Amino acid sequence: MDGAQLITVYPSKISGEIVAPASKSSMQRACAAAFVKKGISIIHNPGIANDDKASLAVIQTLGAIVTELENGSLKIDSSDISTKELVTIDFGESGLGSRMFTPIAALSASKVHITGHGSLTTRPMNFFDEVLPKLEVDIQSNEGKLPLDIQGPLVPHNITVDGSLSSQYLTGLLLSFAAAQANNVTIKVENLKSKPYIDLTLKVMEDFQLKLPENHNYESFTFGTESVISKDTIVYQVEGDWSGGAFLLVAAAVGGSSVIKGLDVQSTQADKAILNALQESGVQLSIGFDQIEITKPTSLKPFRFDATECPDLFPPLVALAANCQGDSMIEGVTRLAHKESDRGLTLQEEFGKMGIEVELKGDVMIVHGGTGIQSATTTSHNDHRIAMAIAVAALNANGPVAIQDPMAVKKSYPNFYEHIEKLGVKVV
Ligand SMILES: O=C(O)C1=C[C@@H](OP(=O)(O)O)[C@@H](O)[C@H](O)C1
Ligand SMILES: C=C(OP(=O)(O)O)C(=O)O
Repeated sequence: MDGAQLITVYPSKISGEIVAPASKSSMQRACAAAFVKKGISIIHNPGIANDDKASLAVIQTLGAIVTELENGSLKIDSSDISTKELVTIDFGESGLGSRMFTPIAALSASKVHITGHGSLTTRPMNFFDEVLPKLEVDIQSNEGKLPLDIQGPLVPHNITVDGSLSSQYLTGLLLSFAAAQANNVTIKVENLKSKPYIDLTLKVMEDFQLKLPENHNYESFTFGTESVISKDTIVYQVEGDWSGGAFLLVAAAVGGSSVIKGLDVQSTQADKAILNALQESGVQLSIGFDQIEITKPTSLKPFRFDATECPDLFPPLVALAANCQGDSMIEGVTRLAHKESDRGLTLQEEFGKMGIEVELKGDVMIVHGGTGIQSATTTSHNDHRIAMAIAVAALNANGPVAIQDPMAVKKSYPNFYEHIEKLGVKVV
C-alpha cells in the first residue's frame, strides 16, 4: 500500500478495537520543547508521521542529538542552538513545523534558510515578514511564502500580532520567547483562532519546565521577571491523536461499533470536541479511562457544530453528516482556506462526486445528508484529511470508492488504512 497511487475502499462493517496514533501536534511540540529546554528529554510514544519526522530532522540539523532507545522511545539531547553558518531546515509539508520553528531557529545568530514542499509552499508565511523585524530578526521571504531566509538572534519585545489566520505562529513565538527568557514582555494577540492549540502549547511548555507566560483570556500572554532554568531530565508521553482518532470514531458511528483506545478525554487537544457532534447525532458512547466504546445508532440525526476553534474536524464531520438523516450545519468554513487544500472546496467537490451535496454559505457549510452515498472515483488533493474523510464515507456507499493520491495520509496518520482494515474495512 505504501506507494499506491490509487486505493479502493469497499462498503464495510466496523468492529473490533484499535489504538489511536500518536498526535503530531503533541509530538512536534515535544520536539520543539525538548530542543529549547536544553539537556535530556525522553519522549515516549513518539509519532512516526511525515510531519513528526520533519520536526525531528529539523532539531537535529539545529544541533540536537536524537537517539532511539530499545523500547522505541526517543532520547533528545539538546545543548545550544547551533551556530553553523547558513543552515537549511526543511519542513516538508508541515504548517505547524514551519510556523513553530521559524522563531525558534531565529534564536540563532547565524543565517537560516527555511524551505518546505508540496502544499506548504503555497501556504501564507507573511506573518513573519511583519513580525520578525520587530524582534530584531532580518527576514526575506518569497512574497510572503516559503522559502524564508532569516537571521537573528531574536530578541523578545512587547508586540501585538494577528491570530486570525492561524494559532501556529503564536505557538512559535511563545516557545521562542520562553527559550530567550523573555523578561517582563507581553505578546498581545488580536482575534486568536484555534485557541485550544495554544492550551496544548502551554501544557507542553509546562511539562518541559519552560518559562510560562500568564494567559490573559487568549488576548495577551505575559512573561514575568523570574528566570526559569530547569536542569531536570524531562519524561514526556506523546498524546494519542484526537484529530486522526476522530476518523476512527466516525467510522464506528456510521459503520458498526468499536473500541478506540489511547485517547485522553482530559487532553487539551481541540479535536476531542468530536465527541459533542457524535453525541448530538445520537451516537452511543461509553467513555472509560483509556478507551471509548462507540456504537452506531439505528438512525443518525443531523447536527449543528461550530468548528472555528477545531478546523481539522471538518473532514470527519462531513463524513458523519453525509450519513445523518437531514441537513447538518458546520460553522468555521473560513478557517479552511489555507490548509493542505482549500478544504471547504475540496470537501464540496469530492463529496459531490459521491452524491452528497455540500453547500458553502459564507462561514457555514451545510451538508445534505441521508441522500445515499454513491460509488465514485475521488481524489485526496494530496490532503491527508480529505483522503481519510472519503475512506470513512465509503463505508456506507452503494459500491466501491476509489481514492487517488491516497498516501497523503502519511502526513499525520501513516497507518490509517492498516488500522481501518483491522476494523474490518476492505481496502484494496
Ligand atoms: O498547532 C497545531 O498543532 C495545529 C493547529 C491548527 O492550525 P491553525 O492554528 O492554523 O488553525 C490545526 O489546523 C493544525 O492541523 C495543527
Ligand atoms: C492543517 C494541518 O496541519 P499543518 O497546518 O500543521 O500542516 C492538518 O493536520 O490538518
